[in-house]
Amino acid sequence: MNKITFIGAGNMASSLIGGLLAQGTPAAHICASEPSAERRAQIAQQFNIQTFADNQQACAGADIIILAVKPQIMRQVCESLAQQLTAQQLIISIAAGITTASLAQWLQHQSIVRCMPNTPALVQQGISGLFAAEAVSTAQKQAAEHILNSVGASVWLSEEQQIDAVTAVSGSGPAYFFLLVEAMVEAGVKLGLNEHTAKQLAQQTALGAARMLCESPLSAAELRQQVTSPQGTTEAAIRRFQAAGFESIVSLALAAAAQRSAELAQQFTD
Ligand SMILES: NC(=O)C1=CN([C@@H]2O[C@H](COP(=O)(O)OP(=O)(O)OC[C@H]3O[C@@H](n4cnc5c(N)ncnc54)[C@H](OP(=O)(O)O)[C@@H]3O)[C@@H](O)[C@H]2O)C=CC1
Ligand SMILES: O=C(O)[C@@H]1CCC=N1
Repeated sequence: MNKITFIGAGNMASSLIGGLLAQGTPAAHICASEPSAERRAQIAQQFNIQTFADNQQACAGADIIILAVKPQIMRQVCESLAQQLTAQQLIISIAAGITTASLAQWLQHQSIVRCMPNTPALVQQGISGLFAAEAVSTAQKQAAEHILNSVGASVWLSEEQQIDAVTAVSGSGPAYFFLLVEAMVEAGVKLGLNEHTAKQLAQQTALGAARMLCESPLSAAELRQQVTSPQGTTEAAIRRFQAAGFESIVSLALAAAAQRSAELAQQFTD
């Protein structure tokens, strides 16, 4: 079984580690490197995995190294690892906007999979877009896919640029749903519910709607129609959403996310 090292043990790495452990990967096969002593203690306690303050030490003996630091410090982290990587090690980067070409240059290494996961990995409901650099072997692709599939599902992309769209839809996507729930709770309170009740109603509605979307043969539009009685309450709400430009707001928001992903690539490319 592959030994997996996480470089950076923040929000997204924690979601992946939690998901991998829950799916049966032994804790002894996972370790993480993280500069903050407090965060290391928290991760060690939460997941019972070995932690390191030193990235190079953490990578020794790893089959797969998952780069889970912020895009802004990726270059520095990669350059400090470049000397010690061995040809067989697979690098998986989850950073938004950092291209495989930049990673290859900084790491002086060719076996790189770029991936865009999302935080529902923590509850095995993640979805990831994956793109493999040319040098990645079939076995390495399978290993990357196995890791991401163990915390949800994954799709391979034929063009690296498509990662910008994946980031806009699913990488950032959980935040859009959380924002909607926040707004629904707030609106429910304004309409006279207490916060606890409004939360319970909004959360369970999100869960129910998500399960119907995934389990029903009907499309999202058809499921929406089923809720929308002619001249009823849903129609009144949806008319308001659409009069305020709902579809156009969503489209503009996702375009902003995709553009930011592309900008990050520009910003961090020589
Ligand atoms: N959050 C998300 O939903 C998603 C995030 N991503 C990508 O994942 C990456 C991480 O994001 P996220 O988890 O949200 O960010 P976090 O800030 O939560 O995690 C990054 C972690 O890296 C640590 N770190 C800082 N410097 C180093 C270093 N030199 N060596 C090792 N670790 C270091 C940070 O420690 P400290 O805080 O002490 O600086 C922090 O714990 C980003 O590149 C992001 O684009 C991808 C998909 C989804
Ligand atoms: O907001 C971000 O930049 C990261 C990438 C996708 C989700 N979180």
